[in-house]
Amino acid sequence: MRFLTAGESHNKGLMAIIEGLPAGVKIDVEKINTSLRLRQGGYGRGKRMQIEKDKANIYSGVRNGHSTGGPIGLIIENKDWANYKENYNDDKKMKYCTPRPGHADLAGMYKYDFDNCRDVLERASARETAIRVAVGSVAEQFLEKFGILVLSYVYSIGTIKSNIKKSISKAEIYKSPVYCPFPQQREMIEEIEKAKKEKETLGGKVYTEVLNLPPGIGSYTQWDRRLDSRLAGHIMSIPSVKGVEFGLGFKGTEYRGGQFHDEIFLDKSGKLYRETNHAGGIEGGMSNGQPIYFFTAIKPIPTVLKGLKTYHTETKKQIKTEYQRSDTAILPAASVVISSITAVEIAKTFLEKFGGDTLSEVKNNYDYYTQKIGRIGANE
Ligand SMILES: Cc1cc2nc3c(=O)[nH]c(=O)nc-3n(C[C@H](O)[C@H](O)[C@H](O)COP(=O)(O)O)c2cc1C
Ligand SMILES: C=C(O[C@@H]1CC(C(=O)O)=C[C@@H](OP(=O)(O)O)[C@H]1O)C(=O)O
Repeated sequence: MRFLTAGESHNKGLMAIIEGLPAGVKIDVEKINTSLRLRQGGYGRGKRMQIEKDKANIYSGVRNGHSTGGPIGLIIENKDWANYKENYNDDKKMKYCTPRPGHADLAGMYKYDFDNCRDVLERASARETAIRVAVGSVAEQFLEKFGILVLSYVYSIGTIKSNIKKSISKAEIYKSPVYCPFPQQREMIEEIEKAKKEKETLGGKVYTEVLNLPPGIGSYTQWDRRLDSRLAGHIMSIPSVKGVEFGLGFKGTEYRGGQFHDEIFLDKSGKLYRETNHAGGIEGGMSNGQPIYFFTAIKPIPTVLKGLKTYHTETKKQIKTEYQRSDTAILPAASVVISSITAVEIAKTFLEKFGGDTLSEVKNNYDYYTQKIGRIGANE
């Protein structure tokens, strides 16, 4: 399975083509729209999210609510296009001459030989993550058939840290305005309000889990097939992401080998089990049958309303970035993007192991393997 996206932030909209999803997978557009709504939401978002009402249009590859095996075309319209369309192709009115620190603006201008940042910022914008969430929802609907679940929630915003509890439900996560199902959510909201008043922005960390993935997804046989490298690469592609830590992560460097590694035990019935999961569910580039878990670090939003020093591309003078609407913290939105992108990469690696042209073929392959290694079969 693979996909590409196209689209800009204030142009007509966003699109994706997904290729390689087997035929016969039930695709519910309302599930896609629920994920899109969650990505738009969460405490800390700015005025743009009051304009957009993201909805997916399925253009191809689905008939009678099921995938046909052909490419799935998805489109999301930008409502803000209505406010931009008169000027969008007017070079003078759309000029953006103060490259923003923390954005693609400056290097993008050099690279593509632009005299202002407009064409850079339109495509580099995290608006693109909307269509990736739509792709992620399709992947999640496929993974559901095998009981595989990806969950992400906000672990910290700025210096306010919460807790970690394994296998929390999506309902509990999304009940919270900051998608953090712990009492610290109140302090997080206060922290966002404080930053907003001080014309500042915040970053933080997201916690993610992948549940019920059988062992052996990904491979040690070639460097680019390792599951941890593939997941990390995809998560790092999300604008603002600065790091991904599996299991104990950097903290694990302080452990000795005897404490760190998850010993393998045999119970009385001959079943293998582990008492710890410091590896985060991945050993040797493959899932090991334990839950996969990792943290993602998100930098603070670069549009700082009190301004950051930059230069003017025409006057060549030192200046501060100009005021513009912006999000204050996007941890909740990022948590939705992270779980969606994780689902896509898990679905891809899963299909590399069990792939077939139809869902039944994939189920047969999955059942054969999981029964052989002594796990439960696929859900009907
Ligand atoms: C969902 C989401 C919304 C964002 N909203 C804003 C925003 O309103 N203003 C802003 O300056 N950056 C925003 N960003 C962050 C920028 O897109 C990001 O910092 C920039 O693309 C450069 O990131 P990079 O250096 O990691 O590529 C947002 C990021 C995400 C994931
Ligand atoms: C549009 C989205 O996020 C945008 C991402 C973004 C950026 O610079 O990355 C800047 C802001 O857009 P605007 O400049 O139009 O106010 C965010 O609202 C979205 O998440 O759908």
